Amino acid sequence: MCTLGNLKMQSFSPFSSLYFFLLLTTPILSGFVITALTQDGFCSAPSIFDSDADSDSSSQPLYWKVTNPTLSPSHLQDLPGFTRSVYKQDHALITPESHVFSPLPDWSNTLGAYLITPAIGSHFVMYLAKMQENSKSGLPPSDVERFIFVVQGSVILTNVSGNVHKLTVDSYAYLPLNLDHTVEADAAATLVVFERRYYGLENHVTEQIVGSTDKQPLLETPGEIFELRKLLPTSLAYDFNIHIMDFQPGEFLNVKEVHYNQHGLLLLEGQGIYRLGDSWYPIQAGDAIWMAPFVPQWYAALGKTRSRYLLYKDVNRNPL
Ligand SMILES: NC(=O)N[C@H](N)C(=O)O
Ligand SMILES: [Mn+2]
Repeated sequence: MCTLGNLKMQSFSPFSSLYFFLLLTTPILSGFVITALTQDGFCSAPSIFDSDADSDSSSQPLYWKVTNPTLSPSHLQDLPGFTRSVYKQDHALITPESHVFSPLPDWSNTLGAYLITPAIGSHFVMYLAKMQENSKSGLPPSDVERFIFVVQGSVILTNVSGNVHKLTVDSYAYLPLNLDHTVEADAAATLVVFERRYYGLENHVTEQIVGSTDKQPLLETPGEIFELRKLLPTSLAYDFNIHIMDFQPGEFLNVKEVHYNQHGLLLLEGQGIYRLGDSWYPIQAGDAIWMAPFVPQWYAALGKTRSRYLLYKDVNRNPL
């Protein structure tokens, strides 16, 4: 039996005239009916009017929407063939319903989804690593540097000198090329990983870095209103940086950027509109974006909560 206010409807057949009257006469009322029916627990159609979606966010762990996106396939009733993902010559949007996980080469008990690879035109890879119970990382190929950022769970990082660090959500590590290390998890954990062949400069060397976003200072952003943190040193030794950019709802990039640098982006929190070239995309936490050099790019944060994204950017090298 489904309950609608004081109205109790026994054997609520979809062919009953009351049902048709309510459902077809006013779209608003029909939304209300569907909500009431699904909340009663008897009718099983998933509600697309889920007002709880954001209201209980405060009780959830940090970045939980990356692994539990609002518009998951179940919210879209798993529409056959539906995806927001887009693949174009100078950008790509890769949304969670198109992630394809398979065992990561050299890692144990870990599934990976490569979201950006050189096949798309990038000089770096960006992937999600879903570590399971008793899992362990493999090493990147020789001369490749690695950056890991924890979006769910926790991992233990150990390097060749025996230094051990526990990395929890919002923590990260940079591992210089050819540095022997392991990342281990004894329970489920999700990492976003960036790797690229290091572009060395004479007399400059990088070092292992371990940190957490909330310990990084806010940096000046002249002409912009978003909040910016950089997770790596800005010194010449580092050939890329990872930016954490925060926008309150309604805030947007002032510069309609076009630049030589490449980007790999993961939206950690919030919702908004990303402009890439001549296309405008609604995006939400969990979405990943590839931006080729010179693709026009712009973001406006919408929704009710802060937008935060993590952004790979190659820096400090002459593009020639
Ligand atoms: N798309 C971006 O957010 N780009 C950055 N503002 C950047 O290039 O630093
Ligand atoms: Mn940019």
